[in-house]
Amino acid sequence: MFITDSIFYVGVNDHQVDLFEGQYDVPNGMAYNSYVIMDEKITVMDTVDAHFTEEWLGNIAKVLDGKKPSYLVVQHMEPDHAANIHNFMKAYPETTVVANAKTFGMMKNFFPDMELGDQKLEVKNGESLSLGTHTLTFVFAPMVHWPEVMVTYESTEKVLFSADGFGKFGALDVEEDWDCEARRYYIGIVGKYGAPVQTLLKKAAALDIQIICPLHGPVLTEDLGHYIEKYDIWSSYKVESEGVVIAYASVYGNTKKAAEILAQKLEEKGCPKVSLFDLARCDMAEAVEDSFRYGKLVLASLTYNGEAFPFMRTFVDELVERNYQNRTIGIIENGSWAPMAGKVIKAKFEKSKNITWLENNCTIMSAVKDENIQQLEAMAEELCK
Ligand SMILES: Cc1cc2nc3c(=O)[nH]c(=O)nc-3n(C[C@H](O)[C@H](O)[C@H](O)COP(=O)(O)O)c2cc1C
Repeated sequence: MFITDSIFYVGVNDHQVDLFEGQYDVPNGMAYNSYVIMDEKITVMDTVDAHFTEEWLGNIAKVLDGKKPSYLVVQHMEPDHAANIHNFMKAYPETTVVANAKTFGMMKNFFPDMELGDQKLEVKNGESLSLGTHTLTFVFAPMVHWPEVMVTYESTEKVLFSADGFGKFGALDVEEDWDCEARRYYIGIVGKYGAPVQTLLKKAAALDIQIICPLHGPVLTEDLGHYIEKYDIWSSYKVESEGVVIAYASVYGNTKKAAEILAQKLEEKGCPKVSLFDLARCDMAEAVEDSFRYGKLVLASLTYNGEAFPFMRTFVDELVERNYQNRTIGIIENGSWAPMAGKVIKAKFEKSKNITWLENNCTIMSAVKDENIQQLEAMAEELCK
């Protein structure tokens, strides 16, 4: 597949993966992207997941058409991209591996039996490498989302090889909206690292970029401002859309009922979006994604052994560890003798920045009663203000 006259796509689609990175549902599969730049010095950009060695090497062989590659650039050592470095070197033993010092350190640990000898080109941040017509400049992007990550700018055709940046869930043979699955990917996998992403965006702003070639998801060729704007919003933890997320955990249905009553009240009051999640049954990554997308969140949980219910605890941990901030949160708690869920949930956000707590909350003693309906009404009023 052509990206330009001299840059080719040689990645693969994965429809077998059950959970990406061990936890993310990927109903439309996953793509592991890799590229070949044809020039005097033919260069392969990254490898693919371990399950696709033959397909990937076959894709490369077709593009090379008997020629030999000079360089393999390794931008990121995570195995979904780097698993085939040794296999590639066995197939093309005269290639030089191009990477930074941290990457070479990790490579030794992943491939203890691989001897590169002098076929190593260690690059520094900002260093350039001429391939003939094309010139690659390596821009380090530490903690987006591993420490060794670098992105690569090709200045002749104005292509940014963006590593995991601008990636998304979903294989490339399935048509789907970019924003949703890119957001779920970003918030889930990179969400914690907003500050390093902001640093990278500032570096990228100085470059004239016409094409973005990420390691997952489609190659981006049009309307690049849209994708960059999304990344700016997500990495600065700004509210992307107006709306309320209600995430609940309920065993016997009473807390669930309160959550549903609140959702109905919000909709009746014209709230632009209400997103309701049963944390025990939903894809939690979607609940996390929406919590970062919208500005307001209601957490509803029964009290369980003096704590919040386990799925609620996990959910709040998922938010806090991704630097959840700049949002309004309300609480619905339930208990049959000493409701505590609200108190323990609040404590978990102690170190979170710029959280506004709703003044109106709802405490249920077992079943939803009139006084609770009034509390929910007051919550809906305040959330719609
Ligand atoms: C295993 C277990 C532990 C519980 N621990 C507490 C508790 O520590 N304090 C309390 O007030 N209620 C506790 N409860 C009671 C529930 O919080 C209460 O029945 C609540 O109304 C259930 O809400 P639900 O209908 O949404 O599941 C516990 C219930 C279960 C099943």
